[in-house]
Amino acid sequence: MAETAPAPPAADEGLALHGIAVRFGGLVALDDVSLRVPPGQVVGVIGPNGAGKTTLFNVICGFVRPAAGSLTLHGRPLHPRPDRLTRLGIARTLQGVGLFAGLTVAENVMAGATGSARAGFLSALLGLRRSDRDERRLRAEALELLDELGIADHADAPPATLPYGVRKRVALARALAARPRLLLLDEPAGGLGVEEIAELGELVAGLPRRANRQPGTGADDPCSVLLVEHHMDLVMSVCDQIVVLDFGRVVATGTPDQIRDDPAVTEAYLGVDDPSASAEVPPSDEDNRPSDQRSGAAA
Ligand SMILES: Nc1ncnc2c1ncn2[C@@H]1O[C@H](COP(=O)(O)OP(=O)(O)OP(=O)(O)O)[C@@H](O)[C@H]1O
Repeated sequence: MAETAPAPPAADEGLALHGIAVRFGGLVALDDVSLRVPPGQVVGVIGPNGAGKTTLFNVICGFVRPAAGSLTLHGRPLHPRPDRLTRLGIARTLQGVGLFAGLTVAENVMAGATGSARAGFLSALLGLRRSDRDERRLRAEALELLDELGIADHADAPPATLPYGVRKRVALARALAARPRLLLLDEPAGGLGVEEIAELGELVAGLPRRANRQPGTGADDPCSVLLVEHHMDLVMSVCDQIVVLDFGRVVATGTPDQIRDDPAVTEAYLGVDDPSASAEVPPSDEDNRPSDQRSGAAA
């Protein structure tokens, strides 16, 4: 019997930004930025240094309030606050790793899931049975996640004793422990070697398809991913859609193939209209990006 194709997501499903503007004093960091992250897709945000990527990420996390524009999540107005993201089904990893130094790897991952624990702070404080049950469940789930990410051997280690690449995976496991419907990744490839970036690419590309069982409903919701990243090869290989920012404005949106061929993207990265003139554009001393990232959009 032929399989029925899954219904396409409704137009308002997922995260959407509508005409977002952010100013820092007289500086316009984001100007009329609109984009969508549909369920089950990986959407990348790229752009040269100072383009507004981190500001965009901070708007979605609620660290920065836009001067104009609005956000919606599944068609409803979204007024994000960093401490309420988990409740909205949103998880994030930040630049760097940001793990709790006093906790083991497994405990760090469990901390990411505490929003789904049924027992509250009081019952945990009083050592009640339900809290023990929650604790055992959270630990089992944390170990499963660590296993999925290939780092189960490190479950009882303090994060500080581990290589940077492993710590980044722990941070990803902690974000996934919240069973997000939307995962925000801020420069996950930063500080990783070529091989680690390739492995990360496989992980990120698989995120929308992994089982993401929601507590209560038991339904497997697809997880969408917003990836803010400098590393062009990673973005090109894992994203369904890419949004290119330059000077706070969206200069291109499309599939990796469309972005690769878009002259506006070449211009944003190289500051020239004609890619053939790129060899004459000297890299700036202040631009510390590796050369593959400066020219990657045109590659
Ligand atoms: N808190 C702030 N106060 C003042 N200006 C800011 C602030 N945060 C960012 N900016 C400015 O806003 C612009 C966009 O910065 P943003 O960090 O979002 O860019 P980016 O694309 O993430 O850059 P990078 O790739 O270098 O991290 C830049 O000109 C930056 O100097």
